[in-house]
Amino acid sequence: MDSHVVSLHNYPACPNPDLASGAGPHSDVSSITILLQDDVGGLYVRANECDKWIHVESVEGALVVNIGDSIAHRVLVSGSKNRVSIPIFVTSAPNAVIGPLPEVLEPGERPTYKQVMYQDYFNYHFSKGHDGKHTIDYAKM
Ligand SMILES: O=C(O)CCC(=O)C(=O)O
Ligand SMILES: [Fe+2]
Repeated sequence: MDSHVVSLHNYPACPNPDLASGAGPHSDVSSITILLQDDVGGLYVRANECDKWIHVESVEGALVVNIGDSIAHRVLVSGSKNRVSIPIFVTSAPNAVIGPLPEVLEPGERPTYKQVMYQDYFNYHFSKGHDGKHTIDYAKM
């Protein structure tokens, strides 16, 4: 059984935006994230571990969809405007066991990741702060 978590983010304008961080680099621990952002902008995504951050332009009426932990993202605050975003995180149930599907392994192949309880994975993510795409390391064999 899945769970859904709705967050309401308010990023106040900051007179020194270069000294502030809205949300540090991270990837989500949800199966899917569906995000509504206002027209202020400030959400950036980064492909793999490359250095280039790409601004996700706000498009009126459009939703941003993240699949699993596929993309690192961050939020920079504006020097003059408040920003509001509303992500909906579709997650596993807290007591669900997540891990690699045995069906996708070749005969004799060892999985890279172990089975973990979703609640433990979630708690690990929020215990360490935003550090890019490293939550998955928790499940490494
Ligand atoms: O505010 C945003 O646009 C993104 C928020 C976010 O990345 C998160 O809550 O995980
Ligand atoms: Fe996120």
